Amino acid sequence: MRAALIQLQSSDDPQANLAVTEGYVRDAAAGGAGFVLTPEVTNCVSASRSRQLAVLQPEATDPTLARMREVARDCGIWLLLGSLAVKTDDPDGRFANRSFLIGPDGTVAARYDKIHMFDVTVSETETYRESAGYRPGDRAVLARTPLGRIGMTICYDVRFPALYRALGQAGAQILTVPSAFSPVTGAAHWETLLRARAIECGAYVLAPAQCGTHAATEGRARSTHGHSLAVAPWGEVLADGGTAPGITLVDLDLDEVDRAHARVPSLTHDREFAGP
Ligand SMILES: O=C(O)CNC(=O)[C@H](CS)NC(=O)CCC(=O)C(=O)O
Repeated sequence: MRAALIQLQSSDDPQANLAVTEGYVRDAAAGGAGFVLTPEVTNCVSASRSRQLAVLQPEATDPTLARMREVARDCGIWLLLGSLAVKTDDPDGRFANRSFLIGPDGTVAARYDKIHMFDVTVSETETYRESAGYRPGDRAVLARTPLGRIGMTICYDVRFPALYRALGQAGAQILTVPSAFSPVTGAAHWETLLRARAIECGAYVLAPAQCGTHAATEGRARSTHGHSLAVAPWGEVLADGGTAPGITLVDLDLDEVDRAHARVPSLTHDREFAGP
């Protein structure tokens, strides 16, 4: 199976982002990819709540989702929209950071709301409070598809190994980690965390990323780490998308998952222990 990681430099203009994304997804399908993945917040990177309120939609009327369902059907591909920011019925008016897995028939096969919120002070000048803008999810999702069993996660989730253990023990063969990682934590932690999740689960990790400095109509312009990564079940980095937008193709062989599990069956070796 050939997968494609789409690396984007999304702005806070969903229409412009949609046009760029559609072009890359069609090119990836033409390049032989049967599974195409886009990063976190494909539709809108914005640090401004008023901007998000003005341009975002609920899932039912989101134009990126509607169009990408058509594109998946046109191209006959599986498509992970890494995430879309969508409006919800949350009483505080918070959005969902929601990942969509779309099948080649254009239907949504699975959806996952990011569980762990990036509420972090990276430095004196760089703080994030994701939970102020987004309502966290509370349910892990393993999508059972003809491609394989896909554990759906998003970005900051990568720091919470219990989620991946649950997905790995439920049989995940591919873990998706669409991201918009910060440049500072990306340089320090990104590759190591992704490789650790792949090794401990004996599963492929596919992590399409946002990159560069994201044009902002309102609020501060954010920058992200890039380096979309594909990691094999044994832990090797198979492909790195660098720092510019583009497509990274990678070939997967799910028998590698069985081989990794046979060599190190640690997913079956958990033991009960008393707390520290
Ligand atoms: O804000 C949005 O619109 C969408 N959400 C994101 O981009 C989130 C929260 S700011 N980014 C991360 O989780 C980065 C995690 C990270 O960088 C780390 O774990 O070090």
